[in-house]
Amino acid sequence: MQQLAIFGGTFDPIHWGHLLLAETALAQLHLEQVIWIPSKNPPHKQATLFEHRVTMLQLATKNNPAFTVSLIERERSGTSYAINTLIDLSVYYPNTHWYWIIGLDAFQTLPRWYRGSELAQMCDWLIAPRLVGGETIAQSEIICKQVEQKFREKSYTIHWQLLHTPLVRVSSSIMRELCRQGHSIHDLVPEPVRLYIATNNLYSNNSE
Ligand SMILES: Nc1ncnc2c1ncn2[C@@H]1O[C@H](COP(=O)(O)OP(=O)(O)OP(=O)(O)O)[C@@H](O)[C@H]1O
Ligand SMILES: O=C(O)c1ccc[n+]([C@@H]2O[C@H](COP(=O)([O-])O)[C@@H](O)[C@H]2O)c1
Repeated sequence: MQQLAIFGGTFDPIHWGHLLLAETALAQLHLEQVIWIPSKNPPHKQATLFEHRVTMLQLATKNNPAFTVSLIERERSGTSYAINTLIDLSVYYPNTHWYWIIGLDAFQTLPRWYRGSELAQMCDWLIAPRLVGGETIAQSEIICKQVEQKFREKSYTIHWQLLHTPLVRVSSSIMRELCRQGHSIHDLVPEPVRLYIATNNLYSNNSE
């Protein structure tokens, strides 16, 4: 059985933090591939045009043969729910043990996702520590256990482990804000992504 990870996100834009998570997951779990899933219509966020986000993902991941960008959410209309993505992907990748790469902030919201309890059991969760309220990496584990407990109270068992990454204080919102203020994001995103943002005038005060 092959071992694959899904890495879903808005990626608006992709940054080095995302790439570090995916590289760590590949190495830590000895995965065959990480499948990056840009969310087309995220249930909880406004996002830049899907095609821009996809192109930036493709530019950032093209040098790693273990990375695939899947456009599976482009095929579906309406809100992009994660459970539908995993169900659809399972058709293309049968006989697979699935992992899902996720930051601690997003993992905390999993109990509220559409059919979250069902989805939570369909894959193993690879959680990247992230500051959600000033806590340390050690406290990340406690937060994960609290999420696990919420599922246990509803008689659902979930499997998770922390990714061995340091706390990385970058986010797409920081990138967008830096661009809006006219600051450089050099070193915070891969160079082709920085150039794409500049060429297409994304995230500036004048962009749409
Ligand atoms: N620096 C980081 N450390 C840990 N996890 C991260 C980090 N950046 C993103 N993630 C995780 O990657 C996934 C996709 O994130 P997303 O594309 O929304 O980026 P983001 O930086 O969180 O965006 P935004 O700032 O717009 O909310 C989520 O599970 C998120 O928690
Ligand atoms: O399916 C849901 O209800 C749901 C609700 C919130 C987030 N998600 C998924 O969580 C992943 C990370 O989301 P984000 O906002 O951090 O880009 C992405 O794959 C989303 O599809 C999914």
